[in-house]
Amino acid sequence: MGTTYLKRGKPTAERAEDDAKVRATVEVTLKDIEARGDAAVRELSEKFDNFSPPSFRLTQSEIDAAMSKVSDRDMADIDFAQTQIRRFAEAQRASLRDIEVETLPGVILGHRNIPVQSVGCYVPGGKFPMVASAHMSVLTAAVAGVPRIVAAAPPQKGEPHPAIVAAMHRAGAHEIYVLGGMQAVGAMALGTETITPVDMLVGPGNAFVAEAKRQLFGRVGIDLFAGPTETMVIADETVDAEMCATDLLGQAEHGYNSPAVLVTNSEILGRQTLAEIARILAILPTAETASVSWRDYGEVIVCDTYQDMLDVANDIASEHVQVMTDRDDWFLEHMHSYGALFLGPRTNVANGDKVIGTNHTLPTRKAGRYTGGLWVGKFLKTHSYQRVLTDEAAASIGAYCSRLCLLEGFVGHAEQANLRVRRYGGRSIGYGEPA
Ligand SMILES: NC(=O)c1ccc[n+]([C@@H]2O[C@H](COP(=O)([O-])OP(=O)(O)OC[C@H]3O[C@@H](n4cnc5c(N)ncnc54)[C@H](O)[C@@H]3O)[C@@H](O)[C@H]2O)c1
Ligand SMILES: [Zn+2]
Repeated sequence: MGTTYLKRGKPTAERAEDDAKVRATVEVTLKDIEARGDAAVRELSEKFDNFSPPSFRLTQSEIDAAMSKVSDRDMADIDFAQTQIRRFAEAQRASLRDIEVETLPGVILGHRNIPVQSVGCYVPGGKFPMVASAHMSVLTAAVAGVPRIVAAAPPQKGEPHPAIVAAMHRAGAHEIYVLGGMQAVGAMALGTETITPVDMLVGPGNAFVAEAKRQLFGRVGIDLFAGPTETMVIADETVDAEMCATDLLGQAEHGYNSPAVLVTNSEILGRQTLAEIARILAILPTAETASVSWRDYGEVIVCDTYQDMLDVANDIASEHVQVMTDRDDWFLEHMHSYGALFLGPRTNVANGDKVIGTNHTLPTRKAGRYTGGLWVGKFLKTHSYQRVLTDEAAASIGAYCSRLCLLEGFVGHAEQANLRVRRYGGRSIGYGEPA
C-alpha cells in the first residue's frame, strides 16, 4: 500500500498493556458485585462517584423534581432530537418483517421478531453528561417494544443530572438508577437484592464499562463493544485543514484515549491539518483531554491513491468515518468496515452524536468488522418456527430426515422421522432402518 505516516499514535504493545489492566480490574469488581450485591455496588459508588443515597433508584417524585429543573429550551431541544431518532428507528423497524413461506408443498417456515424482554441501558456521564445516549438506547428499545427498560447514569456532583433523567423518562425508561461505571452495568446484569437482573445490556461507556459488558456477555446479551470514541476523517483537497482539524479534535475531546485519524491523499492538507490542530488546541477549552488523545492516539496518514485511502480506512475500521472528497459515493459503495459514515462536508460526527437521528452507539476497537451500531434490530430476536400441513409432506420430508439422521448415526432422531413416515405415509419402517 502506498502510505506514509506524518504522525503515528502509541504502539500497539502499549495499548495492549492498558487493556490488560482494565481487564483485571473489571474481573475482580464483577466477582465482588456477584458475591456481595448491593453492599458492593454501594461501596463502588462511594469510591468512584462519592455518592451513597438511600436508594439508587429514582422515585416518580424525584424524576419529576429533576425534570422541573430542565429549562423549556433544553426540553424542546431534547424533544427535537428524540423526534429525529424515533423517526429513523421506526423506519428501520418497519424494514424488518416477520415472514412465513411455503418452501415445499405443505412445508411452512417462518420467523418472528420478538423484543428482548428486559434491557439495561447505560448512559455515560463521567466526563460529560451524555444526555444523547438516553435517546439512543432507551428510545430505540421503546420503538422495538421492549417491555422493561432500565436506565442508569452516574451522578453529577452528587445528584442525578436533570437533563439525563428527563431524556430517559421522555424516551420511555421504566426504572431509572443513578449509578455509574462497572457498578451500574454489573448490578443491572447480575442483579442485586434491590435490582432485578436484565436480559441484555446496551449503551456506550469508558474502557471499564465496555470491558464489563464484554465480560458479562453470555450471562446477558450485549449490543456491541462500544468503548472510547474513535474518529476518522477521509479527506482530499476539496476541504481545508480547518475543517479536518476541527472534526478530528471535536471527537478527541471525549477522553484521554480517543483515536482521531486523518486519511488523505494530500501531503499539504496533512501538514496544514497538523498545524491547525496545534492552533486549535491552544484555544480549545477541552484541550486538556483532547491534546492527550491527539498526542497518544492521533494519526495522519498520507496515501498515494483513493484506493489506498479506502484500504487503510477499511483496515482501521474506525467507529466514525467522515468522508469529504470528490467521490463520497464511491467510498459509501466500497467501505465495508466502520461504525457509521458521515458523507460530505455539510454533516459531521457531532450531528450523529446528538441530533440527526442515526444512532450514536457504535462499534469501536475494530468491532465494525463484524457489527454495525446499536439500532432497533439489536433489541429484536429473530425466532424461526415451522409447520408441516399435509400427510404427503410429512412422509416425504420424513424419509429424507430418516436417512440423514442415520448418516450421522442418530438412531433416536431417525425414529422421530420414521414414526411420521409410518403414521402419515403408511409405510412400515423398522427401528433404525433408513426410510
Ligand atoms: N462507542 C460509542 O458508541 C460511544 C458513544 C458515546 C461515548 N462513548 C465513550 O463513552 C465514554 C464515556 O466515558 P466517561 O468516563 O466519561 O463516562 P462513563 O459513564 O463511561 O464512566 C464514568 C464512571 O466510571 C467510574 N469510574 C471513575 N473512575 C474510575 C476508575 N478509576 N476505575 C473504574 N471506574 C471508574 C465512575 O463510577 C464513573 O461514574 C467515553 O470514552 C466516550 O468516548 C462511546
Ligand atoms: Zn462524540
